Amino acid sequence: MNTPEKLIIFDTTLRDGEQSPGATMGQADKLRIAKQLERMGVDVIEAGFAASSPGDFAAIQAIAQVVKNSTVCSLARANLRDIEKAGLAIQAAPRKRIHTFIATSPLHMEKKLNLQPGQVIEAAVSAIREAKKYTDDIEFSCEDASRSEPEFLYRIIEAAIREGANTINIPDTVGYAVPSVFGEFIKNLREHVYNSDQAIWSVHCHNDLGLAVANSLSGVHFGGARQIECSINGLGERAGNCALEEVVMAVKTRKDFFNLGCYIDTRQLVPASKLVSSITGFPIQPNKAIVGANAFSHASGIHQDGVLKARDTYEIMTAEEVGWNTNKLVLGKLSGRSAFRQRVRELGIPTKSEEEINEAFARFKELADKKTDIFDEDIQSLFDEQYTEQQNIKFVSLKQASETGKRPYAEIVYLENGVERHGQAEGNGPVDATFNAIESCAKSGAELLLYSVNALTLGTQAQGEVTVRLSFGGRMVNGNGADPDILAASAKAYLDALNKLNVVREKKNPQFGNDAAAV
Ligand SMILES: CC(=O)SCCNC(=O)CCNC(=O)[C@H](O)C(C)(C)COP(=O)(O)OP(=O)(O)OC[C@H]1O[C@@H](n2cnc3c(N)ncnc32)[C@H](O)[C@@H]1OP(=O)(O)O
Ligand SMILES: CC(C)C(=O)C(=O)O
Repeated sequence: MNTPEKLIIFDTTLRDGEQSPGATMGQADKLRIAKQLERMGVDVIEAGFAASSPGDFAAIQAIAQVVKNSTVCSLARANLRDIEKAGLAIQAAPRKRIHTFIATSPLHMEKKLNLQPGQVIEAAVSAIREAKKYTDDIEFSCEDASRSEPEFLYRIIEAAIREGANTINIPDTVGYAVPSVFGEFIKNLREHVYNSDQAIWSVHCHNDLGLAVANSLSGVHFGGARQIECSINGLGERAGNCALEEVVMAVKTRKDFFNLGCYIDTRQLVPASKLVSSITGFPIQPNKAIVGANAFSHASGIHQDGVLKARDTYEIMTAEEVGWNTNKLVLGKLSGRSAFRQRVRELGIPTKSEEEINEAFARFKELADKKTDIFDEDIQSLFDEQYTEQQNIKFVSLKQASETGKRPYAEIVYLENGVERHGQAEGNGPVDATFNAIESCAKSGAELLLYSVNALTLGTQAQGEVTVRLSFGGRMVNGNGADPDILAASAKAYLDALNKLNVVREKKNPQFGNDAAAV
């Protein structure tokens, strides 16, 4: 394999990305994104369109002042005012580019610009001449190139290169191209433009048909383009642009095919995606390639089993290399025993036999049929339920007294292995008194970690459900209790948790501390 040629990554999140309806960004936001793009190693940052507003001019200026390693670029129409604004905005940047453009398709020239083809060439040439007063790095784009006549493109591109443009960008402005034709289109242009080797060729594809990434890669691989214009999360006008994270990972993962040098720090992709999403308020769809929450999650048993045996059975790249902490095995109705067993191990749930796992797995499948999200607590409680089957502590009754100015008092009766136990105590609140009453005879030594109440039904007659989390000897369990009387529900939940802990009969700690919070 020969030495890879460099692929230039030109990011337009801050310019075309901002053309997404609803994605307006302020100067501080743009600066944060620009710094992240620089950290990631993006070659060119298109920071905005200087002539579009004083705010965008100032944002480009601010970016030009801080970004040192990436080229800072401003877009400009092919007119002198836009070029001057762009030139002034990027002035402070150590590496600066002006990107000027004009439409070249018959439709745009006639209906939008109301210009003859010759006038369009003149406008392009004089814009480039003007731009050279500010920088030597000049990009020229033929807007709507994929719907332009090749013969006209040869003429205007030759003139642009002659005038000093050193990057020639071929946009598929309306996302009309199809990959094999687009690659051929670029190749044909490069073959017919006599001075084509004096410029780097670039592609800028829109995603109206969902083909932006495919078209860009075809332009590179078959057409010989060496710059891709793209944006984080594929943000851009209408359906967006080519997604930076996708092309970068395609070129990296399929280096065997593309054989191109791309020097992006890919571990910054997910942080960049999250940053842009949070600033614009555009959520990332879970199944989005590379940066979607599900991109490295496996939900089905056969895949999970494969990944546990060897990650590359179902992963063509790693979660870590694009900036996720790790891949994920998501437990649900399609999961198998391998993933279930693995999660049980990770949760540190002590299991005595394969049979115990199998029983819990059967319960898990039943639960997963009813519930979409299975949390770690659900897995934990599958095993708790197995303990509950051997329940030996049962609630009988609770008497409780509360009066303003007096400490609440509770009396509890419960059965322990069929033997009636009585306990009484005061507490800082009625719930505290109830728990103290239980502990006055249970003496479990367990620590109360959580107490929460939910109304299961509406209105003042609501059934209350209480959850209590206790820990003892490194184990943690949740106990649940339901009753229209919230204090009885609390007592039931506490006793349920003691059952699961299975520590009562051992009476490990006769010095019961007052753990229950005052409620
Ligand atoms: C394909 C792309 O994504 S191109 C980039 C698109 N981005 C933007 O348009 C965002 C920023 N734009 C703006 O803020 C405004 O449109 C401005 C400041 C540039 C211009 O605003 P206005 O002067 O009010 O013009 P308006 O937007 O209504 O129309 C665009 C004008 O530019 C002309 N024009 C369009 N493209 C070009 C070009 N590449 N070179 C020269 N003139 C152009 C149009 O023919 C039209 O001229 P007309 O008013 O004489 O008919
Ligand atoms: C200005 C050009 C590059 C553009 O955004 C497009 O044609 O889509």
